[in-house]
Amino acid sequence: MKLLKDILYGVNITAVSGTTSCDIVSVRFDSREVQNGDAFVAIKGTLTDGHNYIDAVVKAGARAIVCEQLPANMVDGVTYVEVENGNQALALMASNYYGTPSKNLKLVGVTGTNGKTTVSSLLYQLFKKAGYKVGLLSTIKIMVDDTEYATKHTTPDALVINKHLRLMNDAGVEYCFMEVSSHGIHQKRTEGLVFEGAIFTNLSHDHLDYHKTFADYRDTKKILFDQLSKKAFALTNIDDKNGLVMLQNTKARKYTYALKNYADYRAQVLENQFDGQLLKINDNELWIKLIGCFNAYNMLAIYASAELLGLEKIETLRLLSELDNVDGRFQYYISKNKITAIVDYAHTPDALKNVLETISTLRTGNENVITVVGCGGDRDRSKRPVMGNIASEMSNKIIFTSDNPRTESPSEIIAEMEAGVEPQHVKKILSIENREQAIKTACQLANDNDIILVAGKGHETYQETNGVRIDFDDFKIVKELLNSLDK
Ligand SMILES: CC(=O)N[C@H]1[C@@H](OP(=O)(O)OP(=O)(O)OC[C@H]2O[C@@H](n3ccc(=O)[nH]c3=O)[C@H](O)[C@@H]2O)O[C@H](CO)[C@@H](O)[C@@H]1O[C@H](C)C(=O)N[C@@H](C)C(=O)N[C@H](CCC(=O)O)C(=O)O
Ligand SMILES: Nc1ncnc2c1ncn2[C@@H]1O[C@H](COP(=O)(O)OP(=O)(O)OP(=O)(O)O)[C@@H](O)[C@H]1O
Ligand SMILES: N[C@H](CCC[C@H](N)C(=O)O)C(=O)O
Ligand SMILES: [Mg+2]
Repeated sequence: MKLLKDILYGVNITAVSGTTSCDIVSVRFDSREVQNGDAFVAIKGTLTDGHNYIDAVVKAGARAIVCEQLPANMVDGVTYVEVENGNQALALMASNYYGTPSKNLKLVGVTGTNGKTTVSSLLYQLFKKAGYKVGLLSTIKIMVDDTEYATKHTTPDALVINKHLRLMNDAGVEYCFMEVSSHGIHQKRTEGLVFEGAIFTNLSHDHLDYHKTFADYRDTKKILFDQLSKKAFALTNIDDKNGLVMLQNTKARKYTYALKNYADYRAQVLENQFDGQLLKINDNELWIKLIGCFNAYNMLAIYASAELLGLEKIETLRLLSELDNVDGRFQYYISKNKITAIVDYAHTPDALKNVLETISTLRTGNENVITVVGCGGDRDRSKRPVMGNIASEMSNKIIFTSDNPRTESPSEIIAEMEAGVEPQHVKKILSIENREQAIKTACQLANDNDIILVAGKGHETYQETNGVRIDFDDFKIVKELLNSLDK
């Protein structure tokens, strides 16, 4: 039980009906979860409006209603609080309810189109290896030191975030690394969190279904930096043309990293092989297990953050070379006949291009690159032809297939990818809706030494169609198929 007025601390309140000196059991924003004594926050969403459910939650026993407009029919004994913004109120209430847990640890947010999971997961690994208790909020999982929790979002809702930060406090966690998605920022899921630092990886084409314009997408990411305190650090990649934009209005201490431009933290790729690469970071050479130029950026961001968080330099360099790749990111298997199958979470044009470029630098002879790729349904449609174009330009054979179709028609998604293929590449294309069948065909087509890239789903262990998820694991499937086909 918590006092409503304490939970509302910091919220922009515009009107109140009833008393805020009442006890609240839990804070909820979904009417279907409300129980006796709860506070319900009405949120205007993308599909429906939480205000439509106020009567229902009052019947279910809600003690307080937090909303953007007081309803006409208010019930005695229920407190109604009108606020400026429901999303913001929810985030501050969640933080207050759980005792502002972000203040009790060093929280670092990672934002950008690609690389958030990689950077935050590797920072988690690094600080664990350095002997600390660490937390992680990522696309793949939530970690409260060694305890794993499942997650549905890259940046979960404010109640889930603060609940897990609280668990981290209870477990004595000192550092927490979290992915901050643009949806998360826009829906104010991270509002009220106290960040020790923020990292910007890069910005490229994604989520234009939600943000409509690239400028809006960029400016949303920037809010993470705008909200930092002057004690915090703001670390940005200035090889990205939007890197400096992130620093424009921040009060935080500003730091830059780059491979091409002059920056506070610099790296150079000296050697690139299948099992790793040799990097030079601020005059120190080190071998890392992750490959690809994009991972040189990720490693540099990790090195810089570790230094800014006070880790000793030499120790950090030693530990960086021990870090293992993250599940579903350039995860590879080499078959009996030396066919290399790579599973990668590239689901944006830039990621797909980077992965295919990395593969091309690793080719030693005239082995073929066979790419199996699809695009998710109910997500940015405009990236489909672009990804279709990149796959067809940079591979010898391409099989378009389904990713997570969600509520869209798989054949229509594939047709939108095919529309991006230039006429001279059309003969390299096959389209097979069934993803397992598509992967099987790639395995059948592969000759000794060929490379198969299965892109888009990485670590995901399901495929979602019309709200139903079936078990599906690209890595497991491609490995089993290569073995069963005796390849
Ligand atoms: C488009 C989007 O981001 N939607 C998120 C949003 O839901 P919404 O705005 O659509 O909510 P809504 O369905 O319109 O409902 C409005 C309100 O009414 C409430 N409601 C609704 C029905 C009802 O019967 N009773 C009721 O009270 C809802 O709980 C909600 O508070 O708020 C919900 C609660 O936080 C999220 O679960 C939901 O994520 C959906 C499922 C989703 O797929 N989101 C993806 C796109 C996303 O957020 N992805 C990013 C990663 C992007 C990246 O990789 O960069 C992420 O951080 O995961
Ligand atoms: N720094 C980077 N720059 C460009 N591409 C990258 C970078 N790091 C990773 N990638 C590519 O992007 C894919 C996704 O990487 P990762 O999961 O780390 O990104 P993310 O930002 O967490 O994505 P999401 O938005 O889905 O959470 C990887 O599989 C790889 O292909
Ligand atoms: N976080 C990304 C994940 C995309 C992964 C891809 N497999 C898909 O389902 O579209 C998104 O929600 O857009
Ligand atoms: Mg991620």
